[in-house]
Amino acid sequence: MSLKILIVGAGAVGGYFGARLAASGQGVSFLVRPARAKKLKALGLEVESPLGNLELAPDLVTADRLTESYDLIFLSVKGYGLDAATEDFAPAVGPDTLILPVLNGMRHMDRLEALFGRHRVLGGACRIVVQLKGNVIQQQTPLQTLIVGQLDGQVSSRLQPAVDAMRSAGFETTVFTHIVQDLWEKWVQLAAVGAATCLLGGPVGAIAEAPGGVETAHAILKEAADIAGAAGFPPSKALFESTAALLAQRGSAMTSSMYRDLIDGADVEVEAILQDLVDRGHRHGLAAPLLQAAATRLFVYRGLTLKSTERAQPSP
Ligand SMILES: NC(=O)C1=CN([C@@H]2O[C@H](COP(=O)(O)OP(=O)(O)OC[C@H]3O[C@@H](n4cnc5c(N)ncnc54)[C@H](OP(=O)(O)O)[C@@H]3O)[C@@H](O)[C@H]2O)C=CC1
Ligand SMILES: CC(C)(CO)C(=O)C(=O)O
Repeated sequence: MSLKILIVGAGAVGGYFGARLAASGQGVSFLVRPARAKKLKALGLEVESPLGNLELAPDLVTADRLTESYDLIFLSVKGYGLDAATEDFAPAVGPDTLILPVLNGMRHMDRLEALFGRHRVLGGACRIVVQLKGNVIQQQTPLQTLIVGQLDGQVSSRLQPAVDAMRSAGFETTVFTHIVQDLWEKWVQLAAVGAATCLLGGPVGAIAEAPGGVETAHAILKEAADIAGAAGFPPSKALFESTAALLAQRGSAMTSSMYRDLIDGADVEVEAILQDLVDRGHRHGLAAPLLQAAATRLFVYRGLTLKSTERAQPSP
């Protein structure tokens, strides 16, 4: 049985997962804003991937035309786009709709629960390396994993069709009964990789090879792990050690989506991925100077980028 799925955020992540779900026979529509609708209508959606390329003419819907409810809303906007997106997709939420967010960080979870109710919101995260270039999604490695779980820790029959759909599209999908702990673990890992790459200015391998690089990356990881612990969700020893090993890997080309956005001159999710973590640390009396330095570096970048964009505008 095919599910009626609405992808909200047809960028790199949403475009990728949505395209594969559509190709596997699910009923996928993409909620898009007018400029992107125009581009996708004219050029179609393309995926370039080590797992096989795809080209499709996506089913597009704009917010003003959204009237029916969907079985599943796959939410993949950037953290800074969340508030506008929730307003736009609200008409698609019916009594039985499930919302699967895969944004990095945790800030979006409280907001989604407050707006749509705990029973409709799943915990979710993805591990994938994708970037959007025009109408083309470039996948850089074969990694395409999802973790998902109900916030009440149950695995009800409502969840199964969504999980089946993900698996039949080829995604390695794991269902957890302690999804909040898993989301925190992913956050700790991503914040460490994101802060190290953005603050120190290169991929993991270049940092590992520079004098002081591994020590600094490990100190960043420890700050993130200590904050998670103070919040009640300490990362497992296995997650901590595997992340520490990953950060010490010479030759590694690993980056984070936030670092790739920085290199592309795009906006960065600094509030959701770094500043929120630092702020939660402060609430528990923990200082995190390296995470704060990485966040501040990104705020400075954003200020300069916006200022130069403003300068580039023709005067009225
Ligand atoms: N890229 C990656 O490799 C990974 C990313 N992530 C996380 O996934 C999330 C999404 O990232 P990513 O896909 O890279 O981001 P992108 O910027 O590529 O895509 C976000 C998309 O959301 C769309 N959007 C924003 N607001 C709305 C709205 N109101 N209605 C409809 N569409 C909207 C934007 O469309 P528009 O064109 O109109 O601006 C844009 O295309 C982030 O939280 C990121 O941290 C997690 C793992 C890996
Ligand atoms: C875990 C990782 C680094 C890859 O999926 C990620 O979430 C990101 O790049 O944002």
